[in-house]
Amino acid sequence: MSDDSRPSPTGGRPGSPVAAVIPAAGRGVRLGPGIPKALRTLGGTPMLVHAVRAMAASRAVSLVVVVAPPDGTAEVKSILDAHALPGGSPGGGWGRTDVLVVPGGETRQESVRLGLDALPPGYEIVLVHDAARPLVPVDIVDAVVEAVRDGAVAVVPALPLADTVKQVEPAPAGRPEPVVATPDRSRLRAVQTPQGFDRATLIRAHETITDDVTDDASMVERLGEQVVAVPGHEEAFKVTRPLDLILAEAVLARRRLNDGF
Ligand SMILES: Nc1ccn([C@@H]2O[C@H](COP(=O)(O)OP(=O)(O)OP(=O)(O)O)[C@@H](O)[C@H]2O)c(=O)n1
Ligand SMILES: C[C@](O)(CO)[C@H](O)COP(=O)(O)O
Repeated sequence: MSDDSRPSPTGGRPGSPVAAVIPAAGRGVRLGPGIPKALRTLGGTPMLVHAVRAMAASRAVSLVVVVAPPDGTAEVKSILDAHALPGGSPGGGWGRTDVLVVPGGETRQESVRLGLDALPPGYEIVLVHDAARPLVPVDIVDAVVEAVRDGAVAVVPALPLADTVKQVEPAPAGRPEPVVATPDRSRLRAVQTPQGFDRATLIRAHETITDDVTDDASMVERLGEQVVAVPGHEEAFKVTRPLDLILAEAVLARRRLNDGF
């Protein structure tokens, strides 16, 4: 073990190798009919490729495990090969980052678990990042890694809410829903990915929590472990509905204009 990877006296994980699991096996029902969401293009490039590039852009991330639609592993491999840098060039493929592809499951939770199962030993820190958040800036990836390296067992990037939030009672379809509470918005956050974890804690969470949850950090919360939030970024939004795709195209076009290509 090098000095850099030894646990710090404060319980941190400085220098630990980082792997990212990218669940990309969803259909994208809310986006509308078509090919699986992760394979839809943004600026002519599949969303998944943007997401892999976003993880590989971080100097910390040395392995990406892509969790593909169960019947689409071969297609995903060939898409990734087609977008990798030429193998012979310096930093070919994905630069310093290796990429593995495994088949996913019925739910996001199952897909993430299948990605975790494929992780080789030696990666103490694991990021879980939605393929559906293709435009996350690398600074957010690095901030999440840094917080885990500093000792947090689970880290989420999060943003304050712009809207007032109401809690409602369910009502029959087509009937107005009774409002029962207005939570204090200043203490609420909208949570993004990549979420970062101590690997052992994340695996324990996936082994322990079997009912449906919408993110990995909430599974860790259910273990009674402390999850912490760091600032997220507006451009890390999830492409969920058709309007999100229009917004993502606009953000990408602005980036390309600013970068001069
Ligand atoms: N069985 C599933 C379901 C979702 N995901 C992934 O989890 C991420 C977040 O999920 P979401 O945005 O809800 O994607 P979909 O499930 O594809 O969307 P929808 O609910 O609209 O079908 C996506 O990258 C998606 O590909 C996955 O890997 N396996
Ligand atoms: C993980 C997540 O992106 C954090 O905001 C979100 O919970 C995924 O939810 P979805 O309903 O699967 O899109």
